[in-house]
Amino acid sequence: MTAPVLVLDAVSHDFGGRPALDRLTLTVRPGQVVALIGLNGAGKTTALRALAGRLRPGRGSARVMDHDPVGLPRALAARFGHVIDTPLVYPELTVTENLRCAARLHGMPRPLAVATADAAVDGLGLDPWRQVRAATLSMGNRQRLGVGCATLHRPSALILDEPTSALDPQGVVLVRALVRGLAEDGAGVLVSSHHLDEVARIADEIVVLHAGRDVGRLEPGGTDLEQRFFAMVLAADASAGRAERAAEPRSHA
Ligand SMILES: Nc1ncnc2c1ncn2[C@@H]1O[C@H](COP(=O)(O)OP(=O)(O)OP(=O)(O)O)[C@@H](O)[C@H]1O
Repeated sequence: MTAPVLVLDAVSHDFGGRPALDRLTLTVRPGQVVALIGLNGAGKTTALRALAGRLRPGRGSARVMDHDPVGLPRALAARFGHVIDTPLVYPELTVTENLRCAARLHGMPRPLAVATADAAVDGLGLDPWRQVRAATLSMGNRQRLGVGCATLHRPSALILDEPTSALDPQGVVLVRALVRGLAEDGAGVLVSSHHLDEVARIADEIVVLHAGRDVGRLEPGGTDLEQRFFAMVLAADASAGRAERAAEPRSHA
């Protein structure tokens, strides 16, 4: 079996004493799309930030292509892509300039960067805005641009935090095809989402995160994904409630 490109190993993290992640373990192998789903505040972004090297987890470890994501060597950084929270685009640069800049930052020589940026403009349906400054783009087009900047170098490992949250149906289809195409070329992709229908179409494996914990895996196929998701979340709450009551000191009447 090929080595995973993204690994979280028993990662726990607290913010001011409140647990955001609790012993989360997951792996993403080349060619695999893994989706992280959960309610608001479940810990999805925190998990992705740990993998992108933006947060040093309190316990456990994050690995990208078998390296610590904090201070990833340059050669590996050129094979890694991520969009977390807001897209990392330069507001004063145009769409084309942003894409060229991303291509150069990922190590492409100038002529290749120009051709790759042009192809990304077309591939993401951004042609009408190619000379528009990123600062004035609509939210959905800024999201398309952010996904373009993170993927135009065909990364081997990719992390996308809710990449379709602001997209119209055409954008959703484009991003879905882009992600599946990268995985077919061998990339390992970790994507977070609230949209069960969307993850069912894109993911090979769905990890359900609740209150910072992995509470189970969902098979992407089938029609009752929503029902299975809520059943898992409710079962996790019930089990946490039982554990809490068992830990309470018994009162003496
Ligand atoms: N920088 C921070 N400081 C304090 N608390 C934080 C910080 N970042 C996240 N949290 C808390 O950690 C928990 C997990 O947040 P996180 O953003 O990872 O959830 P999420 O699953 O991505 O949520 P959403 O679906 O709403 O984006 C939440 O309770 C959140 O309030």
